Amino acid sequence: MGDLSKPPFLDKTLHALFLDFDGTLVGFADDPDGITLEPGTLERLSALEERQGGAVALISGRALSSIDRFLSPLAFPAAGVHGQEVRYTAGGEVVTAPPPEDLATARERLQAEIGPGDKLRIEDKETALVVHYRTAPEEADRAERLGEEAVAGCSDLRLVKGHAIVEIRPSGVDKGKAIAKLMQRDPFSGRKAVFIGDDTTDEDGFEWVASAGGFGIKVGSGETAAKYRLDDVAAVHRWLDAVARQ
Ligand SMILES: O=P(O)(O)OC[C@H]1O[C@H](O[C@H]2O[C@H](CO)[C@@H](O)[C@H](O)[C@H]2O)[C@H](O)[C@@H](O)[C@@H]1O
Repeated sequence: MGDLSKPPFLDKTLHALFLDFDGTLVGFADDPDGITLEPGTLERLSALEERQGGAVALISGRALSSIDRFLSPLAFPAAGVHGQEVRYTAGGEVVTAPPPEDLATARERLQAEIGPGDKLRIEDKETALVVHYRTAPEEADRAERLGEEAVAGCSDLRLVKGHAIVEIRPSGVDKGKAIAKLMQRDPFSGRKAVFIGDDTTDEDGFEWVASAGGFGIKVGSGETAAKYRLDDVAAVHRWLDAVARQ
């Protein structure tokens, strides 16, 4: 993992910080509701928000209602479900794009194959669907096959592989576009975007921030469009802590 260096500190007035959630700010758990925050997470995020003049946002594949449950009472500007949901201001209204019609078809197809007692589990985010296999890695190929069958003939849906999941989401959304939307608004506009993420779905974000003069920070190993790397969630928190205290 020594190929990319540790990121530099952020400038208070130059940079806007965008944070992925699972695998970046929190470690993985068998169940999306079962994650635990690192000690001091809320205080650290609050300090960063203040330091960066409010230019801190969450960019996640999760629904924002799920993130808010963990970070309450904080409610950052954020994009959820890869950009299908956007909250432009802290504590403000969440704007949700309607799901494509084909999502209902994909849902029916998955539900016909994955019933109660199945080792695979469906997470229904209303505007996207996830098949989880973290507790049954031997079912990974089946999860992928069922995902492919669910989106067959549905041109407005895209199948994406993540950490022990396959996800079905609208074709038009990705984390790069989500960051671009937030960057059009205060307090983000005019700053350079810095995005931290760990997963394949974060690569769109890394590419966008680089194209706009900012930089990406990849968490963990693997090929990436990010310029810098941090080893794991603990390293992310150490770095955020150092930035907040600087
Ligand atoms: O974009 P992110 O914030 O990284 O969200 C990506 C997906 O995160 C969640 O799944 C992941 O975390 C779960 C809890 O640790 C874990 O069980 C699963 O294996 C991981 O892939 C979430 O459930 C998904 O909806 C998000 O798309």
